[in-house]
Amino acid sequence: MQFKNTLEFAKELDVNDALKGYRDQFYFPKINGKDAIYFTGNSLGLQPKTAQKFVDDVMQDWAQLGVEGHFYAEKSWWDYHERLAAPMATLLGAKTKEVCVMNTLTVNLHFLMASFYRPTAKRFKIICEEKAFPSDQYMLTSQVKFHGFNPKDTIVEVKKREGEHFWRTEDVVAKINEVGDELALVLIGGVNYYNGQVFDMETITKAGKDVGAFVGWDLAHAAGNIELKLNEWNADFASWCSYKYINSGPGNASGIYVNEKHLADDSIPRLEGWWGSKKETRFLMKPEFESSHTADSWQVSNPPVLAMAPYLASLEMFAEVGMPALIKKRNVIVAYLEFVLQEIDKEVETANFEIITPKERGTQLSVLLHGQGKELFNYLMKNGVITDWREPNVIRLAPAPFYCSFEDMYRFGQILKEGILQSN
Ligand SMILES: Cc1ncc(COP(=O)(O)O)c(C=O)c1O
Ligand SMILES: Nc1c(O)cccc1C(=O)C[C@H](N)C(=O)O
Repeated sequence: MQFKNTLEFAKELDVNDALKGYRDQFYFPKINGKDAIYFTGNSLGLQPKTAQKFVDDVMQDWAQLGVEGHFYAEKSWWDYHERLAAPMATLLGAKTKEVCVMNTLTVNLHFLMASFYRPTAKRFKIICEEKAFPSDQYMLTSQVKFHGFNPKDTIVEVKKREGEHFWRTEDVVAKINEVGDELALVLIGGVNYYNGQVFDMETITKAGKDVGAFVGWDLAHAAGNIELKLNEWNADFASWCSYKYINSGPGNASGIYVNEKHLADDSIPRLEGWWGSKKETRFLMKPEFESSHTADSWQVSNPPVLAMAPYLASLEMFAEVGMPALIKKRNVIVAYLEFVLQEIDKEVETANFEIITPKERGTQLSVLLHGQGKELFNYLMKNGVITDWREPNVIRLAPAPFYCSFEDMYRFGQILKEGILQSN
């Protein structure tokens, strides 16, 4: 499609947008009295208008039923989380039994490491990407120390090449083969938080499995953003964030995926709690843990139902729309945003930025600012654009296809142009 950087053209794209009706189903923050141009769905997705009712229903059940709500609420609480497993499994390309919605991302990764990072004197190394999100680095380092190993000799980071802003799949695979039979685990962010790169999860998973390692994925920036086929790719485990592209609310529950081949394996160690024990016998209060042989066995505590309510509201929207439609719009809106940025780069002599996101991308474009820095970011924020700044000099732009419009992209371009002109 031949794009044009005009308001009329952007409006025409909006008129023809199959998802245009969804924008109105979200609350937008206001800046200067107007709906913000919201680029931070990769950090905290907007609130679906249906979320409030789901929360209110739980509050009302609690008021009217007290403890009886566990079993007699219309959406009973004791198995509330199960309602989220099937729609999440669809987003992950997993089977429902492989998915359990629980805890938060870093907490889940620690629980999953208890099962899938079992270092021996011979096989103890972990491969991850350099400059992974800090929480992942802290999690890995603390796990390695917990097992009595030295992080320096244990954590092997795959580097980007000199002068490049992205990782090459062949370099990840080469590193996996180089570490070979010393490799215990590969754990990488499926979509990198900084440059927005989508890793080739299928190829990397295969390479890791071929040398006998476990392979897990941090899907914080992938879930609800890109197509995932965890079961087909044979990934061992994964966890994600629901508060980004899945719009579940600040700090809300994450979840785990564990490949079906591990579910019936009672030799895999796990950090257990009563909610992981089989639901059929859980309330018999027996001293022995009984696995359900599903991902639910990794649950520890009873679910935070109030938090899961808006998550369920959002998943119902995902089930209605489906990832293929979201991906179709995402591809066009991100391409249009890229075009708008390129036009400004051509038009404005003093523009000095570079898109560092490679062509393997989802919703996010990361823009490296060579000249103007934080003052340009501040200008955008003051003038109605909510974006984020990642040190040392990157602005991340993630136009979530559920609620961002093509007009937003055009208007953003005009504000950016003005910001660049004013800063010179
Ligand atoms: C890649 C990545 N890993 C981990 C986290 C931490 O998530 P949480 O605070 O939910 O544990 C985030 C986001 O904050 C992230 O983007
Ligand atoms: N969860 C966040 C928060 O509570 C405050 C600020 C940022 C966040 C984020 O999620 C950051 C996000 N993971 C990132 O990619 O930078």
